[in-house]
Amino acid sequence: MSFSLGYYGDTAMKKIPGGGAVGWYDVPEGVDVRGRYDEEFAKILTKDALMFVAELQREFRSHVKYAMECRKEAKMRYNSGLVPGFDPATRNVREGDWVCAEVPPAVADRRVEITGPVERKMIINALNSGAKVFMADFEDALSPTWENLMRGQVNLKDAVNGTIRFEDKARNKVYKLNDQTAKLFVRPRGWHLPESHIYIDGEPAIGCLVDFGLYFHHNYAAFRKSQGQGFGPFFYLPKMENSREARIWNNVFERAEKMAGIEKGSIRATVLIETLPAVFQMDEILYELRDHSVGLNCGRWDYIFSYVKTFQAHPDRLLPDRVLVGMGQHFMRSYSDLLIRTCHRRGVHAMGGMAAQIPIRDDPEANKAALELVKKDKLREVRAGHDGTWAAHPGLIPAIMEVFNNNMGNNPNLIKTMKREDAANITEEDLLQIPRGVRTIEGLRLNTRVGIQYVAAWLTGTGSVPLYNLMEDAATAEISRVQNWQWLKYGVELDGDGLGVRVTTELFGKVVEEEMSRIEREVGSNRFKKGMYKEACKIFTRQCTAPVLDDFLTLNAYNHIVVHHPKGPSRL
Ligand SMILES: CC(=O)SCCNC(=O)CCNC(=O)[C@H](O)C(C)(C)COP(=O)(O)OP(=O)(O)OC[C@H]1O[C@@H](n2cnc3c(N)ncnc32)[C@H](O)[C@@H]1OP(=O)(O)O
Ligand SMILES: O=CC(=O)O
Ligand SMILES: [Mg+2]
Repeated sequence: MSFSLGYYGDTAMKKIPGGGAVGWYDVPEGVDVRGRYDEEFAKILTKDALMFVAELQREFRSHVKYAMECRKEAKMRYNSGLVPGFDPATRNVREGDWVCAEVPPAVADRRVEITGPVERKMIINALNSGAKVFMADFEDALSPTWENLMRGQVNLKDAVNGTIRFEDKARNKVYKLNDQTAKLFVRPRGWHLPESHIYIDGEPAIGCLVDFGLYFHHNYAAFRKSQGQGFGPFFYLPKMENSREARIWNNVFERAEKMAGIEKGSIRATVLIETLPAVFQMDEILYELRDHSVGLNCGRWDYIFSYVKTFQAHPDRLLPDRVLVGMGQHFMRSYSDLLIRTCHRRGVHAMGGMAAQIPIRDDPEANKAALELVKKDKLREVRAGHDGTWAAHPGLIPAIMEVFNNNMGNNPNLIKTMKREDAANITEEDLLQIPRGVRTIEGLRLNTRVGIQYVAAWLTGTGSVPLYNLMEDAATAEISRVQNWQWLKYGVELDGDGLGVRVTTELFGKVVEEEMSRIEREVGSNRFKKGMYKEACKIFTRQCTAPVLDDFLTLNAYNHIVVHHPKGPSRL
């Protein structure tokens, strides 16, 4: 028998009669839990659950490593001047006449989906929000601290069991589930992120296998009974670049179904198309997951980030200011249209994406304008043929629901009615067309202000934040980072505001200094001192000026949020 040693944190320690300070996770051979011990976490990190995660890791680690090597190779190709495109080797898959498995009745209607981190109160609010689906997020909206991840698992287990409660003592308010709730989807992290609080055979666990494995192990039976009408659990899969990565997920699902003794095809997942290479692989991704698919989603923010990242070595493909890269740009519209056509041809949902606007409480005029922007975006989506879309905030749901209701009629979805055959003509050039617009010093300033504040929040355990009346999360912050990096790298001229200045290290240094002062003024010096703004500024500045672009902000900054017990912060 193996035990993994952890220490109780201060709060838990007080609860122990006699002041005992040490707790143990009962772990299987080869598994070492280095995160803090907590009695609640121990109910998630059971020996059986860890055994399942370890089995997944052992079976799939070499496939994941190979897939990550392939990403590096593709990056080298793009950096040498090539551009992504359709793969001639998989033409038969694109041209073939196959369809995915029937959509499960429980999730036929997904017209409005709310998303949010796996935080206790937000889970209850989201499930009660009136949306058809809630996507509980271990990814863009979550800072993957040990506490967030493990509490997230505890919260989801309580949610699936229907027992989740939250008491806001300050407001004397108790939160619990309504009779009617949204259907739960869970989004694990991407393939690239390690989970450094759990070691398996001497190396960090693969983050998404921890998220998936623990959630699946504890919830599949209850979920299928209470939520899935015999199907499920349901997932969203992020940030894939190639169908080989979807094949690994398909195999993970089959492995999980076998372990649970449930029918093949029970687990269903929607894949986010949110990297530029993946838009050329949509048929191939659906094909790999054809027994387990419930569609694709336009992850527009990561997609924009990926456009910059993919073309990091292409100075002829620079983006305009971030605020100008919307769904109206030709390459974005082409991506959404082709996604709809692909999904409907294969019999599954084509989900829209996230408008970044959120309700503005203290300014009715601005609030009205934000809501109009959301409605306009959703109207474009439903008219184009999207079967549903995302909402960042419960306050937006009635308006979004109305737009979809008014345009979908009585259909639960548009899969059979909006074939979008016209989109068959979309070409590689359409999908890669350079977005139009100007670059300005205000664009550089906003990227810097938003990037630093997002990293500061992320370092303190918050993965989605309201900034300047918009939702910001890891995907939107990535756009700010890579855009600054690219503008610096190529000494771009910012002439959109008539100033005609070049982006140099000196200019960027000055902008950082001035934006830090502005942040301090805006948040107040007390909060500024207590927060992690200075650390965030250092990290963000380093990332923007790095000679080689970091693949992911969150991967680069991850060691700052890893806390090993009892050994202290990890050096990774
Ligand atoms: C690019 C992508 O990947 S998009 C998907 C990932 N991103 C997300 O999921 C972001 C989700 N949204 C959010 O996190 C939040 O809405 C934020 C951070 C943008 C704004 O949060 P706040 O400023 O705290 O919102 P606000 O104060 O208006 O909240 C009002 C109430 O709504 C709740 N709420 C707000 N957003 C959500 C949500 N997405 N899900 C559930 N409840 C929510 C709050 O908990 C609060 O509840 P209460 O009144 O019971 O206390
Ligand atoms: O995950 C969604 C996105 O837009 O990124
Ligand atoms: Mg994303």
